[in-house]
Amino acid sequence: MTAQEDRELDEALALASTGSTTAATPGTATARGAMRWAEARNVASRAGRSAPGRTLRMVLGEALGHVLAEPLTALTDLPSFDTSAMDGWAVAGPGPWGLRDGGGILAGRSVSGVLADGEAVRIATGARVPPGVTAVLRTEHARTDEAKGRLRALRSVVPGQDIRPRGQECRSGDQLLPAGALVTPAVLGLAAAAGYDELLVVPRPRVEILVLGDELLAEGLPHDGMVRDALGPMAGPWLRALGAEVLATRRLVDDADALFDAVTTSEADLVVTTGGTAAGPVDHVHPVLSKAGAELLVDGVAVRPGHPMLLARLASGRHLVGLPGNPLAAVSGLLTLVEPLLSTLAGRAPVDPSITPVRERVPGHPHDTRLVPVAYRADGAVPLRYQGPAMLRGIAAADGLAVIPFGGAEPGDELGILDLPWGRPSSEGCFT
Ligand SMILES: Nc1nc2c(c(=O)[nH]1)N[C@H]1C(S)=C(S)[C@@H](COP(=O)(O)OP(=O)(O)OC[C@H]3O[C@@H](n4cnc5c(N)ncnc54)[C@H](O)[C@@H]3O)O[C@H]1N2
Ligand code: MOO
Repeated sequence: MTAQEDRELDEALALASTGSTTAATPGTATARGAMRWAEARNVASRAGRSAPGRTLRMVLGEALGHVLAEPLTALTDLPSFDTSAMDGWAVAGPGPWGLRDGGGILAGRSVSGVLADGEAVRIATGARVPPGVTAVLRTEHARTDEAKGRLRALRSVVPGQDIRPRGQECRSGDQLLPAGALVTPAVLGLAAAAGYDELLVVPRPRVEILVLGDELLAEGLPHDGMVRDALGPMAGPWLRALGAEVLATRRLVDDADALFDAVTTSEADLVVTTGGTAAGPVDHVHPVLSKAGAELLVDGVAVRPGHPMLLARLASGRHLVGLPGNPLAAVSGLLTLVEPLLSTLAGRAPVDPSITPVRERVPGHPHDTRLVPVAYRADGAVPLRYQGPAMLRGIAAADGLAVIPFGGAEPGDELGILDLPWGRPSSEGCFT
């Protein structure tokens, strides 16, 4: 390991910069007693579950990406009539059969009359099977003698073959999906087939983002100790990918009164702040929460990076997540606190880490969980470089954050990976 990599690792482990729990400066999040990482995720899930729920009736086209607020119950039998599964002949009784006069039966046409024993009539896939029919004979398995008006089968005919009986998939009133299921394109199709025009859904939680820091520039190159705001452009899309409706991203100066007003007047279900979580001279998040009478549910998490992250319940019952200002620490907070909170606010189960072997050794923190950017390869996850708390270079190339237990991981160890919401094709984020 080069000296540079050594320093990078030190900072990623936050050993050199912030010390261990016992050595931390009084007044920092660590000194207040950081919560275990898994427990912090549980607290965030529970907070969302206990928040008052909203429901909305939406037309099918708008419901995509929302969550069902009630079970999807079939409004009809499916199929709703005995249906031909093939193009061919509807036959009654054993063959050979006499061809019935008149045209065949097409899909979407209602049929009249009963097919008498010994009769056959042309039928299309999807057409309603008339009463009296005992089987459908595929065109390619049949021979007709038009002159004699006769039809015979080229192979044996099993009663009921190629007929989809009414109610084969479900009967009216059957539960097709439970409340809490995500409305995917497939669910929209099923709902339409089962007779729905609208769905009762849990709307996306509304989020407002407050980006704090006098040192932040909205454009151009960093200069005179100022840095570009990296969290403003990232937080909104990230939250949307996690299923939120983002009402606004606002940049605030480091002013306690401005923050107090913004937090206490917000109409959002969740306020997300970035920066100002530590105990520096302009770190106003803790004092403002205290003045606003908020209850701190999580006040520091035993995770690197991101340990000053916090979760509070405001007097209004809404929630606030304080993300640390260091950009990778903010990502850690998004996946540790915001993801489970948003999932349960939206009526969904939080996303469990996927389990994947790691290809290389990953050093651990002595007593905190580490979250390390990794990329998936054919034979496992590879930890990426540039994983310091202030760096985004690793996470920008990553598929997820690996959860490294204290003590670290050896090659081949199975690790939990928090997939980035756009990382895997199966991710829910692509619908929101
Ligand atoms: N004495 C201590 N100091 C610090 C501790 C500690 O335990 N004791 N913890 C460190 C850790 S770890 C983190 S993380 C940060 C958290 O600080 P804040 O949440 O108060 O964030 P700021 O001080 O406002 O900013 C920290 C850092 O991040 C940069 N930043 C902030 N916002 C943005 C943004 N939108 N885009 C890009 N960069 C941003 C800011 O300029 C600072 O460099 O506290 C440590 N200190
Ligand atoms: O290292 Mo801090 O833990 O960046 O959040």
